[in-house]
Amino acid sequence: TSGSVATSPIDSSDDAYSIPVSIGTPAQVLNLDLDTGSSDLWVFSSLTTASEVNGQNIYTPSKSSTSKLVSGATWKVKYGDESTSSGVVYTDKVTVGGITASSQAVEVAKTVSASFTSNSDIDGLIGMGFDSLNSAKPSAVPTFFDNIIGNLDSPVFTADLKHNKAGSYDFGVIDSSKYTGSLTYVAVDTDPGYWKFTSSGYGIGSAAFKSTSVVGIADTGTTLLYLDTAIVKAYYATVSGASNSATYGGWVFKCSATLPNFVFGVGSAKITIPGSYINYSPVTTGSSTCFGGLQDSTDIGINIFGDVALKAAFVVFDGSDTPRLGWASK
Ligand SMILES: O=C(CNCc1ccccc1)Nc1scc(-c2ccccc2)c1C(=O)NCc1ccccc1
Repeated sequence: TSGSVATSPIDSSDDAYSIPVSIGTPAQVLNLDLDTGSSDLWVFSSLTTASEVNGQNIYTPSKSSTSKLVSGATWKVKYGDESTSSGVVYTDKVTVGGITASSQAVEVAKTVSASFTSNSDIDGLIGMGFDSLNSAKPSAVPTFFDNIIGNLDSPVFTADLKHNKAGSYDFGVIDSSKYTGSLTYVAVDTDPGYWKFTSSGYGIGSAAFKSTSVVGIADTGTTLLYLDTAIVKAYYATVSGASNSATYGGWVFKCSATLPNFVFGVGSAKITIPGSYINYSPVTTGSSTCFGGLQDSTDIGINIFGDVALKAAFVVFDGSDTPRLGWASK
């Protein structure tokens, strides 16, 4: 089998991208954040503390004839922004892009932190990282990708994210009409469970490309691009008036600034991120100070090729016995 699901940015800053996911019988459709940087499928639910639900769609297991409680199983996730959620585990039928996992572990939230409550556009996450990152106890549960991979024509899913418009995630097929030129594949290190790869270097604007190994993760769930201090400083040195603001917790500049393109290497291929993608958004609504889409990864401890980078490319997440990432321009 193969399938495709449209994915749309949740707001004009492309803060996150959601997909419709059908859960249960009859289908309950929730808008989930497909997240290659984590491995829990968790949802707002009828079990979520009422005061922590604010406009999200919820999954009600008791209304599904195919739901089953996984006795004794619990889960708890915590992300880098200190956001958290936790709860219990059911299995149920889950369909994405026409592909069904008949007994998918659905992690039902009993509690979520404030940043999830305040984001009414996201009803939960569907993790597409490796199972080692899954938080369920006493034992990890497989991701949706892991459950369907054996039925896919090809053991892959692809990401075609776009700026301010709908893109798509495809499963089991590589649609060559979605990219230009050819795909360049790089090896993935699955420890500790991210889609971790080594970029071959970077270029800033029209300056010479710098060949250097940059280890990072391909993370659809992280909004921005986070790289080493030296690269980030070199980039903003070309933006007059840019500064690394303690107030705003990162690099900021005048919203009227013209930002150079940023190129990153994948093998011998080069992916160009338009400078406009790095003019991420005003620090507060209406401000003339803008927050950069390229930020420093020092405090994170890992480089993250988030949506700012991914939306400049067509990316193949190849889950074969030798996992790898394919990159192409588009
Ligand atoms: O956690 C992820 C992927 N999930 C992102 C996500 C989605 C919805 C809601 C919350 C988070 N990616 C990774 S790998 C490593 C980190 C990290 C980031 C900062 C400090 C320590 C670890 C993150 C992560 O938390 N990404 C989201 C994020 C939030 C704030 C700042 C940067 C990145």
